[in-house]
Parts: sequence; structure tokens; C-alpha cells
Amino acid sequence: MNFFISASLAFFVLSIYTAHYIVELHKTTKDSAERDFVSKTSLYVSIEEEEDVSYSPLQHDYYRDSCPSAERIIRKALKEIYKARPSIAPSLIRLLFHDCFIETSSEKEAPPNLSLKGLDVIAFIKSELENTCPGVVSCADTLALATKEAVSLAGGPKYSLRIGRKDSLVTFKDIAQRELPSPHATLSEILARFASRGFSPQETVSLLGAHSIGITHCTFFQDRLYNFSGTGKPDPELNTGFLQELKSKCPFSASASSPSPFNNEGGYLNFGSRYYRRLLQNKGVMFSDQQLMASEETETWVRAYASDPLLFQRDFIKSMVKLSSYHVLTGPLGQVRTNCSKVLPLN
Ligand code: HEM
Repeated sequence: MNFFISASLAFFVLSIYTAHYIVELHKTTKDSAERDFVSKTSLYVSIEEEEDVSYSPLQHDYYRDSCPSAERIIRKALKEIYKARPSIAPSLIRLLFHDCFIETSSEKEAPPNLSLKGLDVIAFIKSELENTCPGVVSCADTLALATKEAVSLAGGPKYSLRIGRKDSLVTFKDIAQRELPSPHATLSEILARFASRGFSPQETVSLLGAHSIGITHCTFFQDRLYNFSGTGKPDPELNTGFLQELKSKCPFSASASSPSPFNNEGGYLNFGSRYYRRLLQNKGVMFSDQQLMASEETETWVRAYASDPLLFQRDFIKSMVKLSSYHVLTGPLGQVRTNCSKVLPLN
């Protein structure tokens, strides 16, 4: 076992025991009714018929000859990692969102951003792929396929994905946050960000359902608890009971790095409509989440997804496939990196 693998494994094990300086989003309570319903229908949504593939040179069996075991290697590795570190599922989903969404072409290496986890896991899976098929499977495909597995492991729908992405000629880009919507963004700001990348309000609402799993640091919503818009008071929109709950997890004196209890129990199994049902009760954690209730159009979709988990799952994966294929590079436009954080020198 080489050093990198040993180090990665040690990291996975360590990460389970590491104190988490975070507070869980909105998913500690199990919603078994929804889960049972969804699992009984054993959903595997195929959006093949509806997918507009004319714009995409991606294929389902892209690595059939060059690396037939690629998807199996990714699935197996992620399953193992997930067992030890279930938080990897939301981390990867968020990583994919950031990777697809940011279009800066900064030459800077992405800093190992405190709040952007999962890069180590992509590096690990990529090294496994390199052992079997050197220089074949791109980092972009590795991330897209690993995220697909992550969604399914987290209790979300299974879906199929076309592959054959190449890596960009810049590394995971400068994650300067400036192109990402802020947790304090208003609905019109959020919709504008997504619209500029071709996502409709409905698609935007469905993607935000990813916030049904994972964690959020106090710093991203603390102002809502104590000093909303400089008023010195909490956000009046916030459900009163929920306000108290959040305050107990994020006390006023807490700095962004103060320890908050992290309750993992059932946390990653709640992928789905619960997020929207909580918005209907004014229990969105971030201001930006609750903003989905700020217009008739988006509210209609929140209500629809709250009451129809299958509709949500179907729309979510359509939007995820679209996100995973956004600005995709193929053929000579990109490269296959051997190390995901290093661009290969151009010839
Ligand atoms: C208005 C748009 C969005 C905003 C403002 C936003 C903001 C945030 C913030 C501030 C966090 C907490 C990070 C932390 O505390 O470390 C977070 C977590 C997360 N976001 Fe978003 N996000 C948005 C859209 C999305 C989309 C479109 C996806 C995926 C499709 C996504 C997936 C996630 C996931 C899965 C987490 C949990 C990460 C983890 O537990 O490691 N987000 N988001």
C-alpha cells in the first residue's frame, strides 16, 4: 500500500472521530414514512427519453474499451468510504455544484477550502483508477460518477449519467465564492445566478433540495438568530421554535469555529422532500433557503416537492444531470489529469 493510500485511509478513520465544529442543517429527525415510500417504489429514474443529448458528445459506455471497470472501481471505493464517513455524500454533492458552477479561469490552485470537503476523496478514487487504467478516466468524470453514487448512498435516487468529460486546463478553480450565491442572497439574486447558467426557477428549486442533507456552520445563518439586517433582532420570518433550537446550537457568543453538536443519526438518510416541508413551516436554515418561499412561482414548486417525493426525485436528478454536464469539455478541448489538482503541461 503506498503512502498516499495509507495517508488517505488514516484520514478517513480520523475524520470519524474528529470533533465537528458544525451544526447540522435540518435533517436530524428521521422521516421514515417518506423513506419507506420512496424505497418501496425502488426508484430508478431514467430520463433518457427526455434528455436532450444533441448538445452533448458524452456517452454511457465511454470507457467500455479503455477502462471497463471504471464505474465499478468508483462505486466500490465510495461505498467503503461512505461506511466510515457518511458525511462524504453531501460533501461531494456540494463539490460538484461548486465545480460546475464556478466559471472563473483563475490560475490559482483551489485552496483546501475549509467549507469545501471531498477533494481528498476524489484524489483517492482517482489514484485507484490510475492503478488500473493510467491516464484514462478524467477527474471531471470521477467527480460526476462519485457524486451520482453519493446521491444514491444518501438515500436519493439512482440515475444514469453520460460520461467522457475531459478536465479543464485550469485546476479546481479559485473557489473565491464570488460566483456562488451567498447564503444571504435574495430570491432574485439566486434566480439570476442560476438563470445565467441556464437553470429555470423550477430547476433551481429542485437543486436546492440537496440541502436536505449535510451540515451548515453557524456563521452562515447566525445573523438570522441575533441581528437580522442590523436590527439587533432575529429574522421575523424564522419559526419561533426553530429559532430557539438553532440558538441553542449556535449561542450568541459562539464564533464561527465554536464547537456545536453534530448529530449524525439518520442525518444522511433524509434526502428528499423534508427540506421543502420545513420551508413551508419557516424552518429554512439559511436565509437563501427560506427565500424559495418568496415568490409565487418558487413557492408552487416548494409545495409540489413537499407533497410529492417522487416528483422531487425525478426533477432533482434531471437538474443534477444538467449540472453535471454544464460547460463540459470533451475531446481536445480538455485533458485527462493524472493528479486532479495539477494541470498537465501543454505540449
Ligand atoms: C442559493 C444557492 C446556494 C447557497 C447560497 C448555498 C450555500 C451553502 C452553504 C453556506 C452551505 C454550508 C457550508 C458549510 O457550512 O460548510 C451549504 C452546504 C451544502 N450545499 Fe449549498 N448552497 C446553494 C446551492 C446548492 C446546490 C445547488 C447544491 C447541490 C446541488 C448544494 C449542495 C449543498 C450540500 C450537499 C451542502 C452540505 C455540505 C456538507 O455537509 O458537507 N448547495 N450550501
